[in-house]
Amino acid sequence: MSKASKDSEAAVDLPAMRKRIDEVDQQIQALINERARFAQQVGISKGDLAAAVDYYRPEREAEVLRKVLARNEGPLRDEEMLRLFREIMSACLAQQEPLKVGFLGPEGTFTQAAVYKHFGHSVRALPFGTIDEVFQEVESGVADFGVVPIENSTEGTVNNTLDMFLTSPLKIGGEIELRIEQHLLGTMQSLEKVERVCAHEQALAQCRGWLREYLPQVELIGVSSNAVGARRARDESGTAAIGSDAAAEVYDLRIMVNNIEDSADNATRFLVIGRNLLAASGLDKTTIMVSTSGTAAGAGVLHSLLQPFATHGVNITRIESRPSRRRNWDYVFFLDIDGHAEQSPVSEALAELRELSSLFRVLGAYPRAIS
Ligand SMILES: O=C(O)C(=O)C[C@]1(C(=O)O)C=C[C@@H](O)C=C1
Repeated sequence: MSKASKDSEAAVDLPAMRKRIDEVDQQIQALINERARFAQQVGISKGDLAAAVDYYRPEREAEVLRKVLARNEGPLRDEEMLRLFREIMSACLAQQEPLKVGFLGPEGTFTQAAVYKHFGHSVRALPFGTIDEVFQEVESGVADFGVVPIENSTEGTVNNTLDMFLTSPLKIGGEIELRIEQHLLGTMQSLEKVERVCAHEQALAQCRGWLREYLPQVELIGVSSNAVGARRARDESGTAAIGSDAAAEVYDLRIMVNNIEDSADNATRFLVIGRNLLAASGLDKTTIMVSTSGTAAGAGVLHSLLQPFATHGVNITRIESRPSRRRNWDYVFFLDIDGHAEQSPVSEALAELRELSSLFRVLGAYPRAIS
């Protein structure tokens, strides 16, 4: 032991300090159970409902977490404090029955990490093979909610997810932002032993610069998810993968090189999809899908669509266009706007927009991501 740490240990009375910790733990535990009893009372007041999903109130959870953030004075970081409170609420809700949350699997994907970040660990996370399957299983009721990627800060939109809304009746019930840390994973002892790297195309793209510099000769193979790549790295000699700490653990791989992503603030945004529209939480975002084909087609289409937002002072934070799949060169626009669809001034802007459009759907109004 270094002299400095010996000195600081001598400066605190260790047994006394641990006794204080024990006392605080006892109070925390009693308070958590008191909270759980209150949550149970709230649950009972909601009536004799069918399933956990009927007790879940994401707008209230967002409000609770914003209060946690506002009063946090440290030393624990905001992120840690949020995580603890999310877990407490997750456990309180699971007293009824755990929520079932479908995600783009298999085990160990970033999407699974996003599920736990948003819902806590007291849920049943159900892995599905494709984004389409996640939508189907939420629609059929096998899962209460689904979590799918929507955009990456370096690679842009996940078109597959956006396109699902063209036909799916599901609603957006939340967004999750996750910092993406990509590591090179494998069983080999050195980089020279790597013959190929298997990972999802997005992960390969996010690490393009690093791969070009350190593994210029190796074959890069795009697979359906990083977890599939990790499984191959576990089972094949000469194959390495790209993935998270969780994937390294699940597939029993060594982290050969940490943080090989080209951009240090690489993040992915995920959407929570469910069957119902949510009530306002006080700090919300609305996503709509709109098209004017057949009404105001041609020059000025986009301008006419945006006019109602300008008139009512509503802030648009994102616009994406996708082929409508009805006819060639016909587009559907996806807009994210600040505020809740059912509250003024958003409701007025949307009423005007609805008049101008041939296709109009509120895909969801949900609490803004709380990091
Ligand atoms: O406030 C409620 O409606 C509750 O059911 C309580 C509680 C909580 O633990 O704070 C639990 C689950 C809900 O998703 C939201 C909040």
